[in-house]
Amino acid sequence: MMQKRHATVQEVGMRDGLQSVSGIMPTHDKKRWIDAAYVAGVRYMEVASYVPAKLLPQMADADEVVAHALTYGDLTVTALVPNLKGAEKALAAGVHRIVAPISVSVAHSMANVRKTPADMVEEFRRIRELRDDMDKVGRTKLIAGLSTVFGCTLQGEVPLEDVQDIVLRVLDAGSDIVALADTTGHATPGQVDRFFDALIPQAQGKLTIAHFHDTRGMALPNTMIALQHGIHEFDASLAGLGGCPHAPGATGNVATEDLVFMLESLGYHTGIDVQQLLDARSIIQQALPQAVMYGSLAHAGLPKAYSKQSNIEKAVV
Ligand SMILES: CC(C)(COP(=O)([O-])OP(=O)([O-])OC[C@H]1O[C@@H](n2cnc3c(N)ncnc32)[C@H](O)[C@@H]1OP(=O)([O-])[O-])[C@@H](O)C(=O)NCCC(=O)NCCSC(=O)C[C@@](C)(O)CC(=O)[O-]
Repeated sequence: MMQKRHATVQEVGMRDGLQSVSGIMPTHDKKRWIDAAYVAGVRYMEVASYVPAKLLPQMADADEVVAHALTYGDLTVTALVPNLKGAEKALAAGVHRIVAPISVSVAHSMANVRKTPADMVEEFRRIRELRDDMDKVGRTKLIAGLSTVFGCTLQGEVPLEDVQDIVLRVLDAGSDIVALADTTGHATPGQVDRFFDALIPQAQGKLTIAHFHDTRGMALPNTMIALQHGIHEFDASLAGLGGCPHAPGATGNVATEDLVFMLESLGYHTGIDVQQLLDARSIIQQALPQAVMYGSLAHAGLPKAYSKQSNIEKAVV
C-alpha cells in the first residue's frame, strides 16, 4: 500500500474564529476547546492575538489561553500580533510562532492595522529584530500572514504584481514562513492556480501555508489547487467561524471538519479524527449560542461507511 502523504491543519478558531463573533467566549471554554481539538489530534493551533483589549475584548485573556496551550508539549502554538508591542508580549509568553497580518490591499491595511502595507512590512522587520534579540536560538518562527491576496471588499481587485512585491519585501525583512490568506473569500481555483504559479518560484521555499475563507463556497476547491502546488499546511476554523472584523463581507473560514474530511479522502494523513471535531462543536454552541456555525459535514452527517473505512485505512498505513 502506498505511504500516505501528510497535511497539516492549523485550527485558528480560537483566534480568527472568535474575533468577529458577538459575545465573549469565557477563558474556561477556550481552554476546553483547545483540549478537545488536541484530543481530536490537532497539533497546530493559533489560539490568541495580542491586540489592545479595548479594540478586541475577546482576546484580553491571550496570556492565559497561550499558557494553557503551551502545557501540551507537542502542540505548536501560534499567536497573531499586529505590532511590536504585541510581539513583545507573544515572545514573553513563549509562543512557537508569531503571525503578523500584512495586507496587500492598502485600504484593508489602513482599516486593520492603521498602517500602509509598506509600513507594516517595516514593523514586521522590527518584530524580526526583536525576535532575534529575545530569542537567541530562533525557536519562535515568524509568519508573514499576507491578507487580501486574492481581492478586497474595500479596494476591489488586488493585482498579482502587488502580491509579488509584498512577498519579496517580507522575505527581505526576514520572514521564516509566508502564508497567503483569502481574507474576504474572493479567490477562485483558476486564480489560486495562477497566483501560486507566479509566487512559489519567487518565495524561496517559504510559501507553505494557505488560509482560505468559504464565503463563496470555494475554500475546498482552492485547497485542492494549493495542494497541487505543494502547499501542505492549511488554516481552518471549527464550525467555519471567523472573518476579519475590519474586512466588510468577510465570513467564515473553511470549517476544520470539512477540510480534514476532504484531505483524508484524498489520501492525506492529518492525524485528526473528524468525529471528535464534530463533537467539539458543542463547546462553541454552549458557550456562544448566538454564533452562526457553518460546515457541510455537520449538517449532512458523516457517511455511514465512513468510520469503518477510515479505521481500516488507519490500520494499514
Ligand atoms: C495595530 C493597532 C494596535 C494600531 O492601533 P492604534 O490605535 O494606532 O495603536 P497605538 O499604537 O496608537 O496604541 C493605542 C493604545 O493601544 C495600546 N496598544 C497598542 N498595541 C497594543 C498591543 N499589541 N497590545 C496591547 N495594547 C496595545 C497602546 O499602548 C495604546 O494604549 P493607551 O496609551 O491608549 O492606553 C490596531 O489597529 C490593531 O490592534 N489592529 C489589529 C486588529 C485585528 O486584530 N484585526 C484582525 C486580525 S487580521 C485578520 O483577521 C486577517 C487574518 C490574519 O486572519 C487572515 C485573513 O486575512 O483572513
